[in-house]
Amino acid sequence: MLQVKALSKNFGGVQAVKNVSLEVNKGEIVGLIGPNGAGKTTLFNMVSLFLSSNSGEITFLNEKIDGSTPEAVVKRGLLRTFQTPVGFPKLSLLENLMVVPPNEGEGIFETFLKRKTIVQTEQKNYEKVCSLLRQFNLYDKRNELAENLSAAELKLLELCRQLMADPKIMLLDEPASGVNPMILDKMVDHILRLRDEGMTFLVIDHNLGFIYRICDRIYCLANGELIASGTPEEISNNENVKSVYLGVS
Ligand SMILES: Nc1ncnc2c1ncn2[C@@H]1O[C@H](COP(=O)(O)OP(=O)(O)OP(=O)(O)O)[C@@H](O)[C@H]1O
Repeated sequence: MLQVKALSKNFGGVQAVKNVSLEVNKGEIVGLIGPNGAGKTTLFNMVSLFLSSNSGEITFLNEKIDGSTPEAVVKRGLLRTFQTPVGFPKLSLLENLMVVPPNEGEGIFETFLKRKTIVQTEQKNYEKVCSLLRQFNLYDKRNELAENLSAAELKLLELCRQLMADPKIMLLDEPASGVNPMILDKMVDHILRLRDEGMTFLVIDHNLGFIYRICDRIYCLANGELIASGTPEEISNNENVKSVYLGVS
């Protein structure tokens, strides 16, 4: 579904990502781990086209996407979350999810002509919002302002926001950070449930226990380079990973 071939990025003298290749197949949960400064976020930023690469190729659903725009890849179904969830703190959870993408906005004239369709679409969106809030146990807080949510609940709201756009692949940037162990169990359940329903994931996280629980395969970066890839068992026993990531040799 997603192929990254020989991707590189420099920031001045810093080579943040060096010749990295990886792939994510449909229905997989793939982890991306590595110590601070390894290049994980830079790689995510390039794959989601928030950042251009210096060289390499990104293919999504059999089409080259490097050189495209973040909006275009979102439309094709590649969605990402951020380490710090974005959204609208002064809006309720319902409002946060009901926000219509700007490129679907209607002019006054069209609105008048198409009002029946618009009302139907709004109703469909509302039902989808409620269903997502229920799935993620946030329905009781639907009228709360987003700013009153805990860090973990904000992560769940962020997942709901991405799901509103019907993604085909979700890139999750540190979904477990700031999440207490009880909610982490729920996060694991949600991700595994979504995968069972057909979703594909590429996930960055520093919490290796979490990564090992959810991932089918894992890539490990260090100093911008890919140093290992394999199943959770292979990665947890890999000497290179132990020495660079865990500081154990
Ligand atoms: N905009 C930037 N300008 C200059 N250097 C940058 C920029 N973004 C990242 N870097 C550098 O690129 C390298 C990789 O950073 P990156 O944030 O991708 O690592 P990371 O693996 O995501 O780290 P962390 O786990 O701490 O989030 C680091 O040396 C970082 O300082």
